[in-house]
Amino acid sequence: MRRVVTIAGAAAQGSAGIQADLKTFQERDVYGMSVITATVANNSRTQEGIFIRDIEEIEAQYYAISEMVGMDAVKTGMLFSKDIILKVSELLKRVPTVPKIIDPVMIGKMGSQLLADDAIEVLKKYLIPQATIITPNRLEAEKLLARNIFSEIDDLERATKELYGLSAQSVLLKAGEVDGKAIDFFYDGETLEKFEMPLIDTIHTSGAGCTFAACLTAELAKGVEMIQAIHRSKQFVHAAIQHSLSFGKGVGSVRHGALRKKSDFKSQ
Ligand SMILES: Nc1ncnc2c1ncn2[C@@H]1O[C@H](COP(=O)(O)OP(=O)(O)O)[C@@H](O)[C@H]1O
Ligand SMILES: Cc1ncc(COP(=O)(O)O)c(C=O)c1O
Repeated sequence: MRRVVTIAGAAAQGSAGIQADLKTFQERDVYGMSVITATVANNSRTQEGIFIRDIEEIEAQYYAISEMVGMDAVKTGMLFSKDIILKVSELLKRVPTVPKIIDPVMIGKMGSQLLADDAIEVLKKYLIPQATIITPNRLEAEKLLARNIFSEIDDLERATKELYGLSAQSVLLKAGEVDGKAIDFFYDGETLEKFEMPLIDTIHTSGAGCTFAACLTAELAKGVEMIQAIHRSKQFVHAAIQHSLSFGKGVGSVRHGALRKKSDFKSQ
């Protein structure tokens, strides 16, 4: 069984972060492990509720995994501070051969700040150059490039190539809605490819980005080649959004197990 690690924040409500990643790993039949960098316990009334873990605690979790189990792929999500990014960069340098999926998480779906403003440059300098793939959404891409990106295919393709200039091996820009579709752009220095699916009309997409990147991590750990792994992840997250859950307050969660259970939903 392939072993995968997520280095990210725990999201108390269960939709995103560590919780989304572990649920997704289970669905993709890989062995999931976690290094928790922070706890996010926000709600619709306050943006407070973010607790950052000590560097020592983060390092200890990582060593418990690397020394006792090992890993076939690693994903990063919410890292929050400069210090955490520097530590994670140092730790990941020691595992040079496995796929590294860097999801440059910055803002939560309810508006909470998941990356400090002064941490972006450190992320670009130390972590992104180690990535097999980075998976920014539009807003994250704009912050990384320090420019606005227009909702036009030409500019989105240009931005994807500019992101590749940050020295990751490849880039997947999640462009969001373009011409009524949910489109992502991939570039690895040679191939520029577009992945599109119909746009689902819902606000309940909490955890979509984490779930997509976690599925990609699992597939790459299994040795699936990149383009195929992206296709599978796009299908996986599409089903998760199509059957998303609203428990009445705030932005609801994607249903991480939706692809497996799709046939059941049809008869409900
Ligand atoms: N409403 C939607 N309908 C269909 N696909 C979507 C929708 N929202 C997001 N996606 C897809 O889910 C994946 C994760 O996207 P996104 O929500 O933008 O990530 P993030 O959570 O990082 O903002 C992308 O492939 C995106 O195209
Ligand atoms: C710990 C953590 N990571 C990541 C995210 C981003 O989630 P999404 O996949 O919706 O972009 C959140 C959102 O609140 C979070 O709490």
